[in-house]
Amino acid sequence: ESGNEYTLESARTSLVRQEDTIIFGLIERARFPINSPTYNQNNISIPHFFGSLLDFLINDTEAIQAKAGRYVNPEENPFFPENLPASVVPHYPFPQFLHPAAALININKSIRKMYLDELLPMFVASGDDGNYAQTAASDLSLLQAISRRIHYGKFVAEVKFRESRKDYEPLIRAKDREALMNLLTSKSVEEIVVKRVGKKAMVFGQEVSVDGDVKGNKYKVDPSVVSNLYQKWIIPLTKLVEVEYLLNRLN
Ligand SMILES: C=C(O[C@@H]1C=C(C(=O)O)C=C[C@H]1O)C(=O)O
Repeated sequence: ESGNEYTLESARTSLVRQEDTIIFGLIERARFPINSPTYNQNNISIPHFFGSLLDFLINDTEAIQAKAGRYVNPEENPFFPENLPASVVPHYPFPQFLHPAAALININKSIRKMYLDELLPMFVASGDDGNYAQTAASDLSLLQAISRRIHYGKFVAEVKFRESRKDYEPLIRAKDREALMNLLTSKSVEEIVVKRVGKKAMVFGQEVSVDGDVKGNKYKVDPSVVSNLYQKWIIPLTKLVEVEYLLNRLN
């Protein structure tokens, strides 16, 4: 996927492609109602595990994926990094593009909380159809897609830093978060992203029929929810990762 080098253009191309994964993930999760028992933190019926069915699935899936080498790729960040087993397979020598401090940045706790408290209620119907395991599985792949996108801010920040070192260095030394945020922000790019994801949600989420005419304007996920998700959460959290990364860039 990643090739040998990252540029601002290649990073942006990756973010555009990751939009597709996130929007399809939203469409998949929207097949199920909220299914709230999936998230019950006081679930005491899982043997040897204390926590929700979702956390159980995340924990054990991440363990097997870690053994298979998933987290050797610096683009991936686990939700439960504590006690993750090491990879047991030979792995590809990913280029050391990021500063080593990148490994310390993981905001998946906030992402998980945002997802459960803010995002799910925005696009999922109420109700309970009993498909808790399927619901948790679609939550996990969507969470992984959102997390990958947000933590990709590390790569974006590194590219920007290398392009204008002399602008970033004094702000990093001064620990000036606000100035760093302003310097890395491109309002025009953000506006295009927000518009494009709304449009993709219309294209990907429409009913398609063989006679060519697309039926009605009912979408599998509300396009304005997708735009909102990006505007309110995904872009700001990506920029937060960028700032955190830059603050540690000279350590
Ligand atoms: C990711 C970038 O950095 C910032 C964050 C953006 C985003 O999360 O989509 C878009 C523009 C910038 O404000 C970028 O410049 O592409």
